[in-house]
Amino acid sequence: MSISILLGRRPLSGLFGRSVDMGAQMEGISRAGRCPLEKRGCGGCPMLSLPYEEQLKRKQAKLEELLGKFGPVAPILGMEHPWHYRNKVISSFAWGPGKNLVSGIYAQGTHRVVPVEQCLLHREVLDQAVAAVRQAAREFRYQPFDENRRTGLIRHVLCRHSLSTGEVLAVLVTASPVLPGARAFAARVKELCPAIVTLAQNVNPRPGSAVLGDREKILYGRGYIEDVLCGVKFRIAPSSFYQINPVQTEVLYSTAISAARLTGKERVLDAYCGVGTIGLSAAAHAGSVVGVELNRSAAACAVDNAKANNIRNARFRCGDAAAFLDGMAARGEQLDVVFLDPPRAGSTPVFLDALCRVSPARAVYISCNPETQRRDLEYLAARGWRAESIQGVDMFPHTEHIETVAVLTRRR
Ligand SMILES: C[S@@+](CC[C@H](N)C(=O)[O-])C[C@H]1O[C@@H](n2cnc3c(N)ncnc32)[C@H](O)[C@@H]1O
Repeated sequence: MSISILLGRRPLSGLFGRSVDMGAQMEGISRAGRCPLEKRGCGGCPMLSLPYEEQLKRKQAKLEELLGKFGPVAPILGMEHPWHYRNKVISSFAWGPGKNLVSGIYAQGTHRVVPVEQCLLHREVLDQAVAAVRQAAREFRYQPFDENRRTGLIRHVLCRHSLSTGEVLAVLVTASPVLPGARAFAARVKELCPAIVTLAQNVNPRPGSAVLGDREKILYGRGYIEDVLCGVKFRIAPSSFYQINPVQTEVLYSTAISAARLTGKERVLDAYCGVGTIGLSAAAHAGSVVGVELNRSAAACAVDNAKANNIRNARFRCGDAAAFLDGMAARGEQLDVVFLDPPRAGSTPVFLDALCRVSPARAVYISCNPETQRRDLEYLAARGWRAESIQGVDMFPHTEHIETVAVLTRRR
């Protein structure tokens, strides 16, 4: 398979065709050899030692092996510039040598912090934002939280970036609610990194690996940032699920929406809808959209996002997608297209049985885990479904993760 097919050429009549810049590829590949974090146990980029085109070939082979029996697997859509794509960073605090406050990621399988100043995957402004919060925390003598001894205050800083507006949101996660000198600290952060348009404190006293707790206080700004995807504006709050590679998210969504072949009349379900990104991006091409999402705050964001964009043909429900679709099937309600984008664990027999009963003309199954997608396609294939097309999208260069869009129809 030729490199030009693999890198960013869209086989569908899409919006985001990309040409190949081999100069940038080679520059990136040579940069990979210089990543110092790998040697210190980072483990975040297990494919970094491979040239990008080789990574894509391996991902393609894996998709063909796992999913090829259900339908044709199109060449994976890679990135033109597969670096600095991440719009979200979580950096954890610890003591470094000489009791100097550092922050970074946990070494693979441990709670030992590998200090990170720069990462080849992060948007550069996010590294600057983390450095500003770390510097201000040093000046205010905040102590890193020690989970074993239960001493100290600051646990993590989480930063998110909007590619369309350039805004950055920062959240300082603390183990207890009192942040001494909070106002002056916030002013210092703003001075050190003006791109941080909003700063929040999140309180998470619980042991374990969950980053965010339930309590939040805005130190300045609105507490959220806005991003634009596929022409629709989305509000991103600290805890919202939001895809982490904005360039490839547009490729993913436009692939899914064009594969649905909407004509403006269809009744569409966006199952596992998060903050409504797929349904709201599809709404202009459909008759009506209903979205369902389990997470209460994400479902509320989806309602707000519809209002903020003046989209009147979309509504959202908070609940279990399987119970929701099962209810629709029991009431004899009709759907023309179902988008489903479940978490890594995949969908469930209850959802898939209800899908068979509703029997839309097309189901567009977006997955971040081809192993569970294979299991679900097996279930559907036994009930008469086949894949018209299967498209891989490389949302996570240098890692082993692969995103896919499978377009499914049923023999009638
Ligand atoms: C992979 S995300 C996709 C979100 C969205 N489609 C996007 O692209 O941003 C999966 C979503 O499914 C939601 N979810 C998990 N289990 C669910 C369930 N049983 N019913 C409905 N939603 C669920 C999660 O909260 C998460 O927002």
